[in-house]
Amino acid sequence: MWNMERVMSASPVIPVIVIDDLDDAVPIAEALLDGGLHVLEITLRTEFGLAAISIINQTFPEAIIAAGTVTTPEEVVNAQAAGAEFLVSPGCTPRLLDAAIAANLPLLPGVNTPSEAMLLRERGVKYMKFFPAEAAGGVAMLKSMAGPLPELRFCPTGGVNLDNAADYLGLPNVLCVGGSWMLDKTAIREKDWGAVAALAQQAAKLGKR
Ligand SMILES: O=C(O)C(=O)C[C@H](O)[C@H](O)COP(=O)(O)O
Repeated sequence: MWNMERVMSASPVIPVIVIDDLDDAVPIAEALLDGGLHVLEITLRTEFGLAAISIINQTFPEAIIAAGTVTTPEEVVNAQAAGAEFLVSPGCTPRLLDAAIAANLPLLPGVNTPSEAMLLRERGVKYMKFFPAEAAGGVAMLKSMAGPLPELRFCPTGGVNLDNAADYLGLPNVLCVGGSWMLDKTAIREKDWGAVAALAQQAAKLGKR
């Protein structure tokens, strides 16, 4: 079992994967792993999410797989059954947190205000997704949160890309960032897995400063 600190420290970048064609699941995961990204978030945004988690989990046991866009207790149960090792959510509710605790699965819940972060801290949560990072104030907002809430650690996601990722990774309260920029839509449509691997490699070179 991975705890959240280990998961978030395992890779500077967590690719956020949306599977539109189940046949793409294995080659996309392979390209990301080849590029050096081994923590993979597979969203439940499409009907193929759970099946993709299952097939990637079976094909690449070395990958650390998160289910993303987990918003309901039912999805917690389904993601665990599919083989997800941790969960990522754009926000959080008491029921969702209770379900993750009951399943004994680490959850990275989304927040973007001090009050949301404080409510989760009251429940013992220290690691959070900062979402949607750019729209919610970006680097400046996280810097402001570090003053009153210095013990919290974030994975900013939403609008993060190769140009701004290093700024986030330079913050003391950021352990990693999440993003979809390495999953170039044209490359995926053209099944240009080498291009995805190259983008992943570029992302994997980003590190904590
Ligand atoms: O699906 C979810 O659970 C989300 O919370 C949204 C994703 O994290 C972002 O869509 C990734 O952001 P981009 O890198 O801007 O594409």
